[in-house]
Amino acid sequence: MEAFYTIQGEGRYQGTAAYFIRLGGCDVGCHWCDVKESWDAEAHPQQSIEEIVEQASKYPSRVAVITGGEPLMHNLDALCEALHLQGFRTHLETSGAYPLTGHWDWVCLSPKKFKKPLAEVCQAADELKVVIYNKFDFEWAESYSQQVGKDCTLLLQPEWDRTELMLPLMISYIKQHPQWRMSLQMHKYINVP
Ligand SMILES: C[S@@+](CC[C@H](N)C(=O)[O-])C[C@H]1O[C@@H](n2cnc3c(N)ncnc32)[C@H](O)[C@@H]1O
Ligand SMILES: Nc1nc2[nH]cc(C(=O)O)c2c(=O)[nH]1
Ligand code: SF4
Ligand SMILES: [Mg+2]
Repeated sequence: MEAFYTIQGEGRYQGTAAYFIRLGGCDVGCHWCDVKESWDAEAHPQQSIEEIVEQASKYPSRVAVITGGEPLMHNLDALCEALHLQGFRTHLETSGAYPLTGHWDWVCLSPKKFKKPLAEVCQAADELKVVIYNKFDFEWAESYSQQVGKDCTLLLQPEWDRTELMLPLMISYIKQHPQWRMSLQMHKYINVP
């Protein structure tokens, strides 16, 4: 759909310069999704892997973040291989709703109620990033913390439009349950893509 060089705004790599590759297509249907224009894969031009990697290589960071849409709707083996050949680390942003393809240096799993993640993606997650939309989402987040590996970083991220409402609950929850960390969408505060 698009690719851009920016600062990773979320998760453990927040603040790190990275090349983002946003793949079109998603059928998960989160009503609060902040990139609904990504859902229809057909609405975006196709690009070859060679073109994508050539563009990415023009920038100094060797972190590539593959996002979407739901990137796992595509087979990502060849893209990851091409990025690795050029010295990139490959980072994935996924809902986990489709089988894992590609070789990953970092997997961010953000599970969704609308289409549940597969066990294999839960097992592969390096970070679990749960979007908090309402007060019931804390218990739901806990249920996924049981399904990821023991070294997985646990993150709570407020749904952007509900930040003001959810932040006080999140602060108090994290103080009580310090295994969780806060993830804020930094890029939206500092106005970068
Ligand atoms: C747009 S999604 C694309 C990748 C994949 N489909 C997924 O959901 O993980 C990238 C990240 O943004 C998060 N996200 C999307 N809309 C959001 C919103 N309104 N507020 C907070 N986080 C949001 C998702 O949960 C996910 O972690
Ligand atoms: N700067 C920036 N950081 C991000 N981290 C995850 C994003 C995503 O949409 O997957 C994202 C994004 O869209 N922009
Ligand atoms: S899974 Fe990701 S891209 Fe798809 S609707 Fe949900 S937040 Fe948006
Ligand atoms: Mg985003």
